[in-house]
Amino acid sequence: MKKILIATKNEGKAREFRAFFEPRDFKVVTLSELDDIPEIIESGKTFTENALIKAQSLTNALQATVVADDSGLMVDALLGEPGIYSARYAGDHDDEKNNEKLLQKLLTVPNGKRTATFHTSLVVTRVDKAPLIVEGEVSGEILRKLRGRDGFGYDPLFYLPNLGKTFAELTPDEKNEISHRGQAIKKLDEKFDDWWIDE
Ligand SMILES: O=P(O)(O)OP(=O)(O)OP(=O)(O)OC[C@H]1O[C@@H](n2cnc3c(O)ncnc32)[C@H](O)[C@@H]1O
Ligand SMILES: [Mg+2]
Repeated sequence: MKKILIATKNEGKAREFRAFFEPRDFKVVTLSELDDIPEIIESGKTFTENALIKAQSLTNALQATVVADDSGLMVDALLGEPGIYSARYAGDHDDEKNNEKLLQKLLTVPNGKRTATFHTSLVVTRVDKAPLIVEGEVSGEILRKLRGRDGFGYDPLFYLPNLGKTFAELTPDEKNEISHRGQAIKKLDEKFDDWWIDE
């Protein structure tokens, strides 16, 4: 059977990728199920470089097909911060502290200038191929206080003017329909089958 390793321990992400690969007859494993994972240093300067580093180094070490993604939030008034540093913006991987820091940084930024973009770079690697790379983005605004209980990370601050809701006020399906990761997975859907069979 075909097999793919999802380069994450994040269960939410793993679920989305399972829903993509299992109907294509892949056995899906995640990093949580492996014992000896090589240490990966995400030393890239862009989301795509980091996703490539994650996927390709696991493919090289394990001779496996791997999918990795790297995502984050870019805030215009902060010149793209926190960007590739989104997970550890406030020092350690703590969503509450990250959101608090973002609110502080934007305290004096007026409504209308609080625009932001979520980005995902998604990379699939296989031993005998050049990587498949797709990206997805969604635009919104950063609120002045948290709203909603679903999602994770910056979701309670990320407001979609068209919907009148934050990402944390959407169901997982509603969020996937429009999110940066959802967009990237749609592009993967357009390209993956050809990439897989192409010699
Ligand atoms: O590298 P892995 O193990 O997959 O996990 P990660 O936490 O680094 O995951 P990402 O690179 O995808 O995302 C980095 C940070 O960006 C934020 N983020 C990414 N996608 C998000 C989303 O859909 N909603 C809210 N915040 C998100 C969140 O703070 C993440 O910790
Ligand atoms: Mg990351």
